[in-house]
Amino acid sequence: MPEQPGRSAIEVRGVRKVFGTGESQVAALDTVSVSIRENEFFTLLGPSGCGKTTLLRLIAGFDFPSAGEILLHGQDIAPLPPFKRPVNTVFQNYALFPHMTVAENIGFGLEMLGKPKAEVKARVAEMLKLVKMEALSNRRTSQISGGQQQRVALARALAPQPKVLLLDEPLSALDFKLRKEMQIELKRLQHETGITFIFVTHDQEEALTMSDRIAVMSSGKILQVGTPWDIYDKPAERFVADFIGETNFLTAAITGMGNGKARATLKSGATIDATVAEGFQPKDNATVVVRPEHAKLTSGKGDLSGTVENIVYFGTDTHIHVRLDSSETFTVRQQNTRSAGCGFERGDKVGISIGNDAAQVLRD
Ligand SMILES: Nc1ncnc2c1ncn2[C@@H]1O[C@H](COP(=O)(O)OP(=O)(O)OP(=O)(O)O)[C@@H](O)[C@H]1O
Repeated sequence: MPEQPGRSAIEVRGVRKVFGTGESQVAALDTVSVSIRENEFFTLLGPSGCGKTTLLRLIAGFDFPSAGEILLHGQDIAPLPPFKRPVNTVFQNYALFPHMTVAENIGFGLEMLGKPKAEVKARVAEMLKLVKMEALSNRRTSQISGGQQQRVALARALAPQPKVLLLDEPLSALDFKLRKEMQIELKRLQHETGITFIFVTHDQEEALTMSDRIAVMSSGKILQVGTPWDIYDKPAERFVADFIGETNFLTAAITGMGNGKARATLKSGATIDATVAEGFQPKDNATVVVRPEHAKLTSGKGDLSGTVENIVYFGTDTHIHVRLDSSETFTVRQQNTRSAGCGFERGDKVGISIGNDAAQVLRD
């Protein structure tokens, strides 16, 4: 039975993790706080080395925080060793036993917990059905494909009915098509079991398509927590806007504020009204960001003007790179239609119109 959404499953409070001593000290986590809800698909997203795996390992109990605490359903889990925590992990390399069958792998954890044989059998059957692996239950895991191994690893981790499932880049070993399939499969499993999933990835597209909420991390800190829409459309700072999707950055001076918008004067002298991120303090210099799909090319005058430098066809859309008169670069993304090309050529003098609410001012 899925648990009520909204209540906190995992509460990370002021957690620091320092590795090494003296000069070689690394703060893998620099005072991180986050609340992850019950029945949530929550993703830790960030570049390599930002501290994602370290946070997972602390929640799993494989390592201890240097400071701060981690609560599970309101209780400090510090005294509990990993096997006593109602938390399970799916590792990147699956960590299956190759000499055991699919069913034996799935039942292994339950047997270690001393569950009665009949219960193990019933639960293994349920898990085989959940991950659609009934037909291969007697195959050794060394004799099944990567995608099938992934399903077995998931079934094994879900079998003891953990409250929280930790997934450390579980799809990274799969090819593109299988990866897409497993993304949908993981979403289905999370929905059907109602277990809180904490998923680690450095792939922004994967995070956007799968998550209820995302925490964007950089250098041991959480920079922003929000829904995929929040993170993409209302990035709190430059790093988030840059890491998630493609963005145009324009240097601007703030020459006025009002109605939650800032009047930004661009290098070209043009002014545009841009929304401001929460907590923005007006100062002389700022960066205006505009997503490429929120701008339009015109052959007449726009908010910006420049020359087409490059046109890149992507099948579903076309990216048109423009060198602005201010010498900055700007990309416009146009949806392709069946009947026509993008309508512009290299060297064309063009205008760029920026839609209402498309521009946002960020703190640097
Ligand atoms: N056992 C350790 N000893 C020393 N430094 C460590 C240890 N584990 C992690 N680190 C350092 O802590 C930082 C965070 O590492 P972590 O593995 O959490 O990053 P990550 O975001 O998961 O990266 P990746 O995506 O590459 O797995 C890195 O600078 C890493 O080198």
